[in-house]
Amino acid sequence: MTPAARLAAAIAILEQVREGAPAERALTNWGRASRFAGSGDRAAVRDHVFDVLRCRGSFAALGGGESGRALVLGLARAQGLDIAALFTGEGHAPAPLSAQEAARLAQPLPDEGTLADLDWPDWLRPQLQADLGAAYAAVSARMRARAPVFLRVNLARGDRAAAQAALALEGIATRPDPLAETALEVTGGARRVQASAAYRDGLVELQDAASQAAIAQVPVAAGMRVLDYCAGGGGKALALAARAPKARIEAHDIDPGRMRDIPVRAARAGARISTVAPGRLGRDYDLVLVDAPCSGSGTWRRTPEAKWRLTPERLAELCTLQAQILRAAAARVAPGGRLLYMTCSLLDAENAAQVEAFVRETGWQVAEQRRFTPLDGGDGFFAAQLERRD
Ligand SMILES: C[S@@+](CC[C@H](N)C(=O)[O-])C[C@H]1O[C@@H](n2cnc3c(N)ncnc32)[C@H](O)[C@@H]1O
Repeated sequence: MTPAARLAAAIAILEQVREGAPAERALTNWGRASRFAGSGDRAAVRDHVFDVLRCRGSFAALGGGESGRALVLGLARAQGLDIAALFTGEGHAPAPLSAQEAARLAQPLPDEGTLADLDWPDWLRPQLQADLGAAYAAVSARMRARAPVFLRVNLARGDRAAAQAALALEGIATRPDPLAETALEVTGGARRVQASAAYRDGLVELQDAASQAAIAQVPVAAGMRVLDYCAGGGGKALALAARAPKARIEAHDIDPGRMRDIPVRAARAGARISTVAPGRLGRDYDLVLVDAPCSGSGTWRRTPEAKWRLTPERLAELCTLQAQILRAAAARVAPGGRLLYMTCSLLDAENAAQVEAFVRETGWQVAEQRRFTPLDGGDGFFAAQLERRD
């Protein structure tokens, strides 16, 4: 496919998204109907679609509307592409510019700060400005770009240098990331990771660097009873198990179906994690981890549709749920034990404010608390360690 045909494909897919189709499904439908497209074409079209969704507000302003065509014109403008050479109408290229489009595109570009502001939902912008303070402008700019791909080296299987060497043999380039001693940033060949021997053999797992950094601070040790209360696919439980292979780790989730991959992932990593059905939880755990359901605002570079789907009502519901889960999980912590509260959110309402309310109510103490933003290199993330003192 020519570069122009890839843009035309992105326009058609974004039209489906505008009509309500999830982007992944629209991309799959297009892929099925486009057998001629090679893997490079598919990757490029996918990148166009996700670049647009990440910057939907600013690209709409640059391109003159919310249609697939206007958004892709916004993308082309933001990326400094030669629009006249691409929008020719020849072959599979998008149609040439109308006079109205040409006039709009001739207007001066707004400054970067104005554009970055537009890429937050209007209702959420004031909250983010207040919560991020001096970091707001830089975080907003960073959130418009693709997120790096990070791997966690499973220290139970090998060290970071061994993982880099094994990955390099399969054409996957990495560099150590300063956020955590287990973290590697993939700088080339990211699409090969899941087929690589290093991944299949449990030497590396996909995990954001901020999550790794947060888990690195957790005081977990052999023999401890640990509960991952919101285990989902087990990413955090696996990272804990790699740090303390002899800890007794139990994974729990209100939706047990979400834990279905944990046995396979644990076997790959050589980790021991048992899963517990809701209602079968024990008491007096030394550590209880709550990786709470949240807005996911710290990960919106990876899941940009979620940014535009979140509503004030849904955020309020999530905050209520987080407070309930914190209290239910706290009841499982042994005297002198710790509760770890984590979210992948940038919002204080889901983070520090939850912790403050909990501490005020229970008399527990905050042993450690850290917020990560994309300026630290990984996703937005929050982790607090709460100590039961009675
Ligand atoms: C952020 S995800 C967990 C991700 C996971 N820890 C990981 O690292 O891969 C939150 C999880 O909380 C679960 N959840 C939601 N409400 C819950 C509740 N009341 N009790 C326990 N788990 C709950 C969801 O099913 C979801 O799997």
